[in-house]
Amino acid sequence: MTDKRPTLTLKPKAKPARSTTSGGVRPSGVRPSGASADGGASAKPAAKPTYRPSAEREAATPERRAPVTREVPRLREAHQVKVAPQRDYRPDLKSDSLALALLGAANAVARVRGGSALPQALAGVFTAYEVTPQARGAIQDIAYRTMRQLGRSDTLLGLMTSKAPEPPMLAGLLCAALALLDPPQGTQPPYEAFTVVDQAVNAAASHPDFAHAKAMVNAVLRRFLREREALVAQALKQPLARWNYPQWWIDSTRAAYPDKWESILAAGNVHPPLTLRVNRRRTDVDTYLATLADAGIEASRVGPSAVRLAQAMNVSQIPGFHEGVVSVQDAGAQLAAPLLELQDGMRVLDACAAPGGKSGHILETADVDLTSVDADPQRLARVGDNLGRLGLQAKLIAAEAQDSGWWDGQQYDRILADVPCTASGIVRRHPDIRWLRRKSDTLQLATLSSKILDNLWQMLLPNGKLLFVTCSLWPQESEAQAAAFAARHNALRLDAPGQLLPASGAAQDHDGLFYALFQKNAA
Ligand SMILES: C[S@@+](CC[C@H](N)C(=O)[O-])C[C@H]1O[C@@H](n2cnc3c(N)ncnc32)[C@H](O)[C@@H]1O
Repeated sequence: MTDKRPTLTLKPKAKPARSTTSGGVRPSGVRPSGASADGGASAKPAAKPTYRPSAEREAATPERRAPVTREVPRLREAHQVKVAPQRDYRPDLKSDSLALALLGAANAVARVRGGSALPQALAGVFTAYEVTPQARGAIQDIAYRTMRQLGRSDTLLGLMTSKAPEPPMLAGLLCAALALLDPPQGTQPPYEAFTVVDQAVNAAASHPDFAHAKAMVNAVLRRFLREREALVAQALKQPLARWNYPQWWIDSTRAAYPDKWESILAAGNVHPPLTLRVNRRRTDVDTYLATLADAGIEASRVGPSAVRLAQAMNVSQIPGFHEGVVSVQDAGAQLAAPLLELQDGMRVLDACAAPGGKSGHILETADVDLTSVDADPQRLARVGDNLGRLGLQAKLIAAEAQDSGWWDGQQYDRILADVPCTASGIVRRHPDIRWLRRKSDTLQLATLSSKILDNLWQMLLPNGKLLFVTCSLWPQESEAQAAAFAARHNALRLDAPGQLLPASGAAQDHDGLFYALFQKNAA
């Protein structure tokens, strides 16, 4: 249940004139006055000899400045010339070392700060570093941990350094190391503290862009270990550090859910479970739970077809995954197909279908004639792959659902509109989303989805049903959108769950989703 996110840039906000950094996001207002707390080891590179071109030297000499009338070449001072970061530099580090994993995570975090979604950022790092599967796992784990604590780590760095570390990979390395040293309350640190510090210093030393800062890395991390209690207490005064979300996100959640905003924000920081959907064409939940028990895999039922594994594992190790017995799908997302009340022979449209989680469930539920549309051809190819694994088929069309050019003019019995949205309900699975989104995205995406809904309505048969789904928590994208749509089209609103808030309990464990079901009046 992921959506295709527009490329949104997490650019640092305009910085005060004294700052020359192009590095990571520096939480505003977190530095106590006079705090330059890097233990004497600042992020400042060692002073370099300065070369100034002669024309500029002349122009800079006060007594000669007035008579100079020719245009002074616009050359920079040597110290202003920034060497392009060597982001894809493969350091000479052992492939199974924590240093390489930290550096890979730092690289991914820097890419996210540059606007990439984390999965794409990680794919870029894996390609650049040519790492082993084991190292991939470690890099991914550290990068996800870092994303979940980026606000807190950034705030701590703000308290311990005199300016934002640069380049962005150096800031990413410090945040990755802090995420390992400072795990969420109630969880165990994954590595010994001295190993993390040692390996972070090795990682810094291995990279030409910030080898000069290895002493600073050492000083900052050691200072954190020495003064942890006071630093954390100070940092937690900032909402950014307390909640690990941008301020606008905290404000929006609070405005929409004045009584529940804290638990909602906290739920988004929880490590998500691995939940499976059992393919009812192949087996049933009880039989599959027995198969898992035989294989020594602990699991429980969290929905009519949903099985939650106690421990995450690689899909290749999940019994029956490759044979199409189960698929990975959040329990909340598994509500879509049953709500459609499918019957054999129906014509069904899945209008925003990729990567095909709900298309697969629709085809597992009944023998329907399914058309799966998605605007992104690459993501649409994944629908084909996923249906292929399940041994099921649909007509795949790469097109925009707000257009009609692709439509054959024959109306559908059922339409699923799982529209693109801010994905604010699935942040526990995609902890990068909160750092990539901008407040203005909500309105932009709500505008697009209203166009999609309006266009799809003409494609629905009289008495047919349209299921509107988002993975958003914002009313603007969900309930307000549904109410406005019903009013515009005089659509009958049927029973549906409405806004599901994220839950991670023993019996209920699902993402935050919104469901509204509409029926078209008979002609
Ligand atoms: C929430 S995801 C869909 C998840 C999918 N239903 C599933 O269960 O696997 C939204 C999808 O909408 C697609 N999309 C974005 N803009 C679109 C548009 N204008 N028309 C059709 N699809 C669009 C995205 O590529 C993305 O795959």
